[in-house]
Amino acid sequence: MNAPAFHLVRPPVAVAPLLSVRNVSLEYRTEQRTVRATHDVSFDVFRGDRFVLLGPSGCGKSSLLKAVAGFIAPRAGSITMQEKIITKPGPDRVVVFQEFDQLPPWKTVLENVMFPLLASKRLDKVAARERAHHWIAKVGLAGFEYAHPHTLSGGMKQRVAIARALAMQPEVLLMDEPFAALDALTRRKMQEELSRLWEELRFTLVFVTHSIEEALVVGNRILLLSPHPGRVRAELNSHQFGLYSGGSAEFQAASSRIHGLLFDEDVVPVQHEDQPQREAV
Ligand SMILES: Nc1ncnc2c1ncn2[C@@H]1O[C@H](COP(=O)(O)OP(=O)(O)OP(=O)(O)O)[C@@H](O)[C@H]1O
Repeated sequence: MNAPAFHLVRPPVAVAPLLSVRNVSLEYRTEQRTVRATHDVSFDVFRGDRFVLLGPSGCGKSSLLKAVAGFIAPRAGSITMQEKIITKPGPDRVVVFQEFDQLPPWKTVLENVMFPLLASKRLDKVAARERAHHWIAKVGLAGFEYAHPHTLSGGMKQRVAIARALAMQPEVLLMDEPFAALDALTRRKMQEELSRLWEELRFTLVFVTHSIEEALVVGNRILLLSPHPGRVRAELNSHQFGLYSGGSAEFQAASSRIHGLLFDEDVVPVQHEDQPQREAV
């Protein structure tokens, strides 16, 4: 089989990134030891990107997402949104987690979606209710507004979490392995739903996964991270792949190339410059 096409692609020079991660090292400190989660990681996310952080378990993907969300501070480097340094969580960055228990169980679907709108004082009760109904319908849950989370399937709970996040109209939607706990069919369905929503709304997405296939299906750009502590292995353009590329020879070739880049010890980590070069897989 021929090697996959290899093109160098540069972002348009005039476009400023929405989110900029520069030389970020993340650490967890306890009394006994210090764990370095990522080392010197840099990347830019542009408006409308579906940017995927891909790497093996423990390489610091979730930690990077938490740092972008403002839950943890970098030990070194900086993270900026629209050129402002991120120092704490904010309504411009909303996270959807993998865990189904991210929804307070005592609240109905409607109350769950309304809650951050009210807590952040974005909307009054009437407007929040109206917006929540809109987003619940958008994710295909019309009719379940008054259901409680424990009566919903895993996929339905993730839809509620997505509706709750998108209702906030964040600048960036952050998703941490949101479909990893779902069965294969539901996972696929949710990838389709997410792609459908993105086609319609063109929001900016930062998506964490350790699945190469999911990265290719969901993302238009993929950052590959090395095993613990995570460093940038490569940055790839993957906009040519979508939901229905799965069985194609190009998809399989891209998938094995990424596998090689992730696990081949000989790969030299990418040196980031002000205007890094990116490859298409
Ligand atoms: N709260 C914490 N305290 C101490 N160490 C932590 C903490 N959270 C994560 N780590 C460590 O930081 C490293 C990166 O963890 P992180 O969860 O970010 O990786 P990941 O790539 O998201 O992994 P996975 O795919 O398994 O979720 C790991 O070595 C992990 O043990």
